Amino acid sequence: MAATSLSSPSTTTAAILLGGWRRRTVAFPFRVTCSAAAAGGTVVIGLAADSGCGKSTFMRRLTSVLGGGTAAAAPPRGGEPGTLVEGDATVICLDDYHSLDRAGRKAKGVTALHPRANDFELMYRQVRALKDGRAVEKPIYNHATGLLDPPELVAPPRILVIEGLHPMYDARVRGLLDFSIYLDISSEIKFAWKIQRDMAERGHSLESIKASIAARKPDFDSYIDPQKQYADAVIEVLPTRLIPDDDEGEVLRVKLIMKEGARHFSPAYLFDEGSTISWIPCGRKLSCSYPGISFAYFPDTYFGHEVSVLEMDGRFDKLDELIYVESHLSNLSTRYYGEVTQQMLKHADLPGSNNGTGLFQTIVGLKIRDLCEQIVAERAAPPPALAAVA
Ligand SMILES: Nc1ncnc2c1ncn2[C@@H]1O[C@H](COP(=O)(O)OP(=O)(O)OP(=O)(O)O)[C@@H](O)[C@H]1O
Ligand SMILES: O=C(CO)[C@H](O)[C@H](O)COP(=O)(O)O
Repeated sequence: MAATSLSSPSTTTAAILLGGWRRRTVAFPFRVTCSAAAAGGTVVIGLAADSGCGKSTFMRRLTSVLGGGTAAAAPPRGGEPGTLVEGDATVICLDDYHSLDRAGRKAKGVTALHPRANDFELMYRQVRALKDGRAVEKPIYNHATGLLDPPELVAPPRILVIEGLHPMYDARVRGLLDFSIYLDISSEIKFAWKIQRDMAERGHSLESIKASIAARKPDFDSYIDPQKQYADAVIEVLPTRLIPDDDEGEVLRVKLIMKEGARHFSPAYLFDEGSTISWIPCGRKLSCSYPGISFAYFPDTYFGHEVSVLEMDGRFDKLDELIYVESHLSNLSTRYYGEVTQQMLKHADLPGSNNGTGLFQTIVGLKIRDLCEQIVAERAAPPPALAAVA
């Protein structure tokens, strides 16, 4: 199996490797002024979710916020294996650390979600190496063949995003994360999204999708879902409360659960920090058709941690009117007035752009950009003694 390489990065390029449209090269001009070598290490972000829960969609919003141009928003071409390199951030899909290929899992009777099907030792060693500024020979799991392809060289980037099933499962890997996010999609919504994608894009039958979801459920409950307790931010997607007994799943209630006290991260808020707010913004400045829109903001506890929660139920009719909502939100880590609305308009074609999933993914992306800048500035600052001499 591939070992970490001791070679230094000879390039300022990086990899973008995005779930459903994995492994296509995208230009990623990155404006945050940090360099892995100069600033003393890579910032590592973990994004966890089950398959089909919107990781790729989130990554497209995140890379756009971090500085990815139009290429990051381009439609998928997908298919070809191999981490692709260009830009200043690297996104590694943790499927590449499957230690059992498709046939191996079948023979042993385990799903890809089971720890036995994944090499956490290698994952830890390689993320550690990248964080320390050393290139690695990362394995590649090929979803087209179900086999492990020959490894590829990955250079340490300025920001490393590890996305997939288990970024927070192994305590050692978890300890390397500077920030972590969990996408918590309720089972009925996940089912609807998976059916829509796997039938339309992957040619699976309804029965086979149902069987696959049922087969994965025990391992999902044991090994994937518990990771949310470690996340600094959780985006929870639930059925709406605005339509009684809704079974269409078109209107969503979305919660952004933000941990208090996480380093370099301070939660966004609505109107008044720390208060409890319920807000129906529909009226003169925001058009709302049935069933309307409601927002909430409140303190809560989540797995014993103090958190702040922003909640949105409903969907926007006119995306440009989102500026009205944005102007009532604070601590968004935007660089200019209206940046959230601008990002949402830029990616209006992405799923969830008219509801809380897109809005909260965009806000988390902005918070990550801010966090990276803070960490880089901190690491680049001279030690106090040297600063005093200077
Ligand atoms: N916010 C959303 N609203 C509606 N549908 C969504 C949303 N996010 C994702 N989807 C749908 O869910 C499906 C899976 O999304 P995506 O490819 O982003 O997930 P993923 O976690 O990367 O999946 P995988 O790991 O299997 O590649 C897509 O068909 C997408 O259209
Ligand atoms: O949960 C998954 C993460 O994307 C996949 O099912 C896992 O990676 C196995 O992939 P495949 O079904 O293509 O062999």
